[in-house]
Amino acid sequence: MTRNTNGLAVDVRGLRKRYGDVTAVDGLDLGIRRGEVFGLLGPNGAGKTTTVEILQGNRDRDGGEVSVLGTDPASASRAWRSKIGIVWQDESAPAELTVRETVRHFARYYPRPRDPEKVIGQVGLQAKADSRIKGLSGGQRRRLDVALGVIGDPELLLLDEPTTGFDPAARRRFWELIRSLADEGTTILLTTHYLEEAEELADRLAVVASGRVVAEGTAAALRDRFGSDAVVEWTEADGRPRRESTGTPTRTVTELAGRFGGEVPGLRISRPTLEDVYLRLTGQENAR
Ligand SMILES: Nc1ncnc2c1ncn2[C@@H]1O[C@H](COP(=O)(O)OP(=O)(O)OP(=O)(O)O)[C@@H](O)[C@H]1O
Repeated sequence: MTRNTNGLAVDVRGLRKRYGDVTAVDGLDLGIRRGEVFGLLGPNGAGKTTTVEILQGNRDRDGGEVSVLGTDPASASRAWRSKIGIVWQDESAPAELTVRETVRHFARYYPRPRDPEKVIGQVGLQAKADSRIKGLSGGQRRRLDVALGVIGDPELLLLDEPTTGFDPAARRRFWELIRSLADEGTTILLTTHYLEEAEELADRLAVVASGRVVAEGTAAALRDRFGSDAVVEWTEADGRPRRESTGTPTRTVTELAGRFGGEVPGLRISRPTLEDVYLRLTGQENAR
């Protein structure tokens, strides 16, 4: 079934999913524009993986409307599947094959695959191209999973915690890959627990808690809307440290500069971070 969703790559309304007594997704709404990188954040058990699995067509839903690239994933065709890139958590690639053999093998499933050598390079596995999968480390294995997710040159890439287990250099390389895919017009949805990653990559974010979206927007908009006051810190002439929470830090600093006749000793201004906002929205602000 195909329906018009106003140019949205992903259009989800009132999504519901229960596992027995557990309500995993509880009326979730989501709209992802074509060409956008969208980040899904939320605490453990919030319903992110369940949502992504439903979008991939790998899990039934109990209610709500879902359209992915104009199609309901519950009745999706093979042609639709070839337009979606999925990074599996537990990829079942044959352990005896090498990285190169595996990536080439998966490329054959798609009508217009990317160049396997280029993709192996983009995930930083050139040096391991001739190694067997069973000899890869956990992080290298995960990088191979990402390679298999993008090899079909998908229109939409659905990534569930793609960089878990990556070392810092591999994570940065992955970010470059995501940016280059986004530059080429790929729509990308990723879930992550790394707020820095979400801020770095996502054009827009949604925070999910208890199976529904509690806030949505750019990182800057979320900080503005849900962030607390800025904190201005300085040192008084007698050496005492001072600290003031304020919604108008520029005014505070201007007043201080006037009072000190120029430079304010020990001046520091901190704005609420995305992490502060996230913890607040998910009711975990006392976790710090
Ligand atoms: N196959 C399943 N059978 C039963 N309950 C499940 C199943 N999968 C998930 N759940 C439950 O549904 C809820 C949502 O789980 P889900 O994996 O979607 O959350 P998540 O946001 O992806 O969490 P995490 O950040 O830990 O990956 C949780 O309470 C989880 O225990």
